[in-house]
Order: sequence, then structure tokens, then C-alpha cells
Amino acid sequence: MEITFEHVTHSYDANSPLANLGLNDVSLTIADKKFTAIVGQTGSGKSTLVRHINALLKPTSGTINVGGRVIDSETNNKNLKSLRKKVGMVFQFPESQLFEETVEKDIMFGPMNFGFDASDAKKAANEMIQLVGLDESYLDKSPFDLSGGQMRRVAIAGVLASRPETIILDEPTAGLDPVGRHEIMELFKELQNQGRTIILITHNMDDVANYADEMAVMNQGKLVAQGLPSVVFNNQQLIKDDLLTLPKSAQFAQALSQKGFKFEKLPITIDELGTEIKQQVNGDNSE
Ligand SMILES: Nc1ncnc2c1ncn2[C@@H]1O[C@H](COP(=O)(O)OP(=O)(O)OP(=O)(O)O)[C@@H](O)[C@H]1O
Repeated sequence: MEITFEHVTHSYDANSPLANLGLNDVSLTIADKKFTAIVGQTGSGKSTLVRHINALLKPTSGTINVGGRVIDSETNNKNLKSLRKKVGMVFQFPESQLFEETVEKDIMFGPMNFGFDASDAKKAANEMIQLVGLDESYLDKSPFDLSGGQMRRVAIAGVLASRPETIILDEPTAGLDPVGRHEIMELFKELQNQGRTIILITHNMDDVANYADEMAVMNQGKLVAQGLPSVVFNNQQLIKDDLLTLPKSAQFAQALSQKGFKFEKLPITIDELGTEIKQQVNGDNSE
């Protein structure tokens, strides 16, 4: 589903549309079926931006077009179910929203709310628990008997169970250990491979470099850059202005530049860095 923001401004001050701007005249297209990362310093407007996609927030001015559904300041709260079924949102620390007695009931809650009948919701719970890397035996457990990482997976399964076309992830791996983070990121990539649109808010630039097709950089409510990660991470001005930090491979390449290595373009993943170093070392040897 393509998502387009046109001149979207959001003021958190109900009395003054020009004060406390969470978003300031943002125009942006998020491509269908791609993996798009939204980055920016804390308070730059990332969460405010994505909360407009399922109309949790309405723009003060401007419009958002979500696969043909237009959201503007006049959008009525009453008819949002079909939109919210299509756009699943995993909030920061989603496990804090678990509340049912069993994992199964928790995962079924979303689909039931969106009109699935009980047997379809049960089937979805069964599929999704496995998709997030837990076996069926977890379905009968209390969510509160699980580890933090397991609870996170259950909460994600609950969002996936309604089979949204677009999945918005607001720092979904915050607080997870590196192995847990890797597994969850691989799951999101797999969901994209199955045809979903993935939108990820993150502070982890390695995840952006490794998984995203496109990235958008926010600062003070404005969109300051958008494009391929390999291009955006090579925008020196963004780095200089402290609007973006580099993935580790690019940082390492920068350090190597001080030791005589030359990079026309900073490599942003370990694979790219490895290839560059190999070429340069082999090149030196053959001289
Ligand atoms: N409910 C709210 N009421 C008033 N101001 C808010 C509210 N939520 C966010 N803001 C303000 O809007 C701006 C953007 O906040 P937002 O949460 O969208 O940033 P963010 O980039 O997601 O930050 P973080 O990385 O810390 O999650 C900030 O200045 C913030 O203080």
C-alpha cells in the first residue's frame, strides 16, 4: 500500500495551530511493499509521523493518503476500523499492552475486534505464535509468566494476527539482546518478503543499513532527507549537522581512511566493508 504525506503539519497545541509542532510541513511517499526506516534524534517527530498513518493522530493541516484512503483534519473517528485493520502498529514496549489470561486470548483479541470469527482468530493465533518463533505450547500460558523477549514476541503476534498489509514498528527491538534483536529483524524482513509494507522507527543505524530499502530522516518535525540508505548515509552534511549517525561499518571505514584506505562511498554493511577492504588489500599486493 503506497502512503503519501502532503504538506502535513501537526500541532500538539489545540488552541494554536502554529505552536508545538510535532510535524512541520512534511511531504513524503512511503513505497508499497518496501522496508522504510524512519530515523532522527529523540523528539524529531518520528512517532508523530507514523501515528498519522492509522489516524491515531489527525493532521492540523495537509493530507495523508493511505492506499487511497485520505486522512485530513476532518477525518471522522468512527469509520477507521478498515484502515486500522490494514495498518498494524507495534508500539514501543508492546508487551506492556498484554492483558488477557492466556497468550492465545491475547493474540486473538485484535482479530476478534476486527470481525474475525473465533475459529479464524484461533487459527491466526496458532500460526502467528509460530511465526514469531514460539511453539504452540505457549498459547495456554499466561503472558505474564513469559520473559520480556517472549512477551514482546506475543505482542507482535497479536498485531500480525489481523493480517495487516502495512506494519508500523516503533522501536520494536528496544531493550532486546543482540540475538533477540536479530531474530525479530529477520522476522520483519520475512514479512516484507511475503508482500507486506514495513515501516520501522529506529535509533539503530546498523538495522537501517542491513534491512531498509529506503530511509527518511526527521529533525524538529521536518523531513530533512529521504532515499536509499547507501546514499543518505553518504550525505556528509547530515552527519556534520548531527542529524544522523553512521552504521558501524561506515564508522570503521572512516577510521580506515585515516590509515591510507580510500573509500569513494562509505560502505554501510559488513559485507560491503569486507568487499572494499579485500579489493584494496589485493590491489596493494598486486602492485
Ligand atoms: N502528546 C504530546 N503532547 C505534546 N507534545 C508532544 C506529544 N507527543 C509528542 N510531543 C512533542 O512533539 C515532538 C515530536 O515528538 P515525537 O514523539 O514524535 O518524537 P520522536 O522522534 O518519536 O522521539 P523519540 O525518538 O524520543 O521517540 C516533540 O517535541 C515532543 O515533545
